[in-house]
Order: sequence, then C-alpha cells, then structure tokens
Amino acid sequence: MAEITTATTAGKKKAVEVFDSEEALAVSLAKYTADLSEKFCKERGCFTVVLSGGSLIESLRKLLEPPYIESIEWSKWHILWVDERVVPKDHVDSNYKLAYDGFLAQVPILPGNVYAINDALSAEGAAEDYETCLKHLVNMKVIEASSVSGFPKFDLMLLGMGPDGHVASLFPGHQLCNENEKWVTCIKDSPKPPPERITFTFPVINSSAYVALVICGAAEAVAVQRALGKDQNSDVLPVQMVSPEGELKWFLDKDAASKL
Ligand SMILES: O=C1O[C@H](COP(=O)(O)O)[C@@H](O)[C@H](O)[C@H]1O
Repeated sequence: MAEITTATTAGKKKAVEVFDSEEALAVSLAKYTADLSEKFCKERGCFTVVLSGGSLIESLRKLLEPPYIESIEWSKWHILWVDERVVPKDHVDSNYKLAYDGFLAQVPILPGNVYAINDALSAEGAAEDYETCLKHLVNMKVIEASSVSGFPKFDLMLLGMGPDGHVASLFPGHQLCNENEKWVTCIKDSPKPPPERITFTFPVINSSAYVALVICGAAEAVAVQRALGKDQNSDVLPVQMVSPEGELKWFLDKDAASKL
C-alpha cells in the first residue's frame, strides 16, 4: 500500500509517495507517465520527456506492457537526456545506450524524436551542441519556453538520485550546481565515473512542468532523509535544489524511505 504526502509551499506542489516494493513503484510510475502523455499530447500535440541514466530506466519497464504499449501516442513523444556521459553511444557507460537497450528499442518512438548527444565532440562541444539542439526545439515549439524563467520548460523530467544526493550530473558541493545562465554545461571531474559528462543546469531542471524523482534502494536512504526528513545539516544536496515551476513528485520504495 502506498503512503502519500502532499504539500504546497510558495505555490509549488510537492508529493511524496512511498511504495512497498520497486514493482509497485514501477506500476505507479507507468500510470503517472501515461496520464501526463495523454494530457500533453491532447494540449500541445506532443510530449517532451527527459530521461536520466541509472536505475530509472528499469523502473520504466511497465510502459512496455499492456495497456500502455498500445494506448500511448508514442509518435508524439520527444526524448532528451538530463545528463549524458561523454562516451560513444555504444559504450557501456552511455545513458543513451542504457535507455535504448532497456526502453527505446521496444517502443515506436520516431528515431528523429530521440535527441542523443553528439558523441564525436569534446565535453564542451557536446554541451554547446546540445544547448543549440534545445534552442532549435524551443524555436520549433516542440519544447515550450517558460514564461517565468525563459528557460526551456519540459513536460516531464524523470530524475534519479545517487546515494550522495546528486541528480543529473550535478554533484554535492560542485560549482556547476550554481550555474544560472547556461542551459547545458559540462563536467570534467565527475566524482562518479566516467569523469566527463554533460548535464542540464538547475534553471532548466526547475523550469519543468512536472518532475518525478524516482529513488529505490537502501543506499539512497540517508540522502532521502536529508532531503525530506528533519535535517540539521546546512550543506544543501543537489536533490534538495530540485524545485520545479510545476509539480514535483517523489517516487520512493520503502528501502529508500526507510530513514524517514
Ligand atoms: O551517473 C548518474 O547517476 C544518477 C543516479 O543513478 P542511479 O543508478 O543511482 O539511479 C543518474 O540519475 C544520472 O542520470 C547518471 O548519469
């Protein structure tokens, strides 16, 4: 049985849902994503979905089954990545490869609507190139622009979190957490390998219409406690900086929520 807490602070909606198992979480995440797909396809004629790497992809598996595999308007989906490792697309560390093998290869999303980074470029070049790609999609009105921030406003951003509280490739204490002009930037000293990555910045993450933070496992429990429990620590974790214009929903399994 899932336990749900909702709150509205400063006009922002936040919900936290704790599931008995990762399986139950995956079922709920599929319905949540399918409902948003229906809403945005109806309202905008398309649905922009931003993926993370890591364990998130496995948690999307229920979308590959009935009823969603038949009912979702896959041809209206546009897929981007909140972060990517600067490695070839067929490399074991590639977030594109992870998503392709585990999800994209099994759904009829149009290949032209899948925006992978250019893996022939340096980290700086790939970040600039991806930002140019986002600007083009905003001009084409595939991605909305936020009337509040001017940054791109994605329909749904699906974020994971590492045990250290990092989201995307924004790591605790790293100066990139404070980047407030660029849309996409690069990191060359990632504490988690591989060291070179590109990542959306917080202004882009926080301009989203919907953000789902999908977190499973006991290894994440301390960071979840710091973010959602009564925390005395004054250092702010990246996950605590996620505060979208629209709605934020935490999907936690009971192990990740075990210290709450
Ligand atoms: O390196 C990364 O890690 C995070 C968290 O991954 P997880 O396996 O602990 O869920 C992921 O969200 C990010 O996209 C990835 O590049």
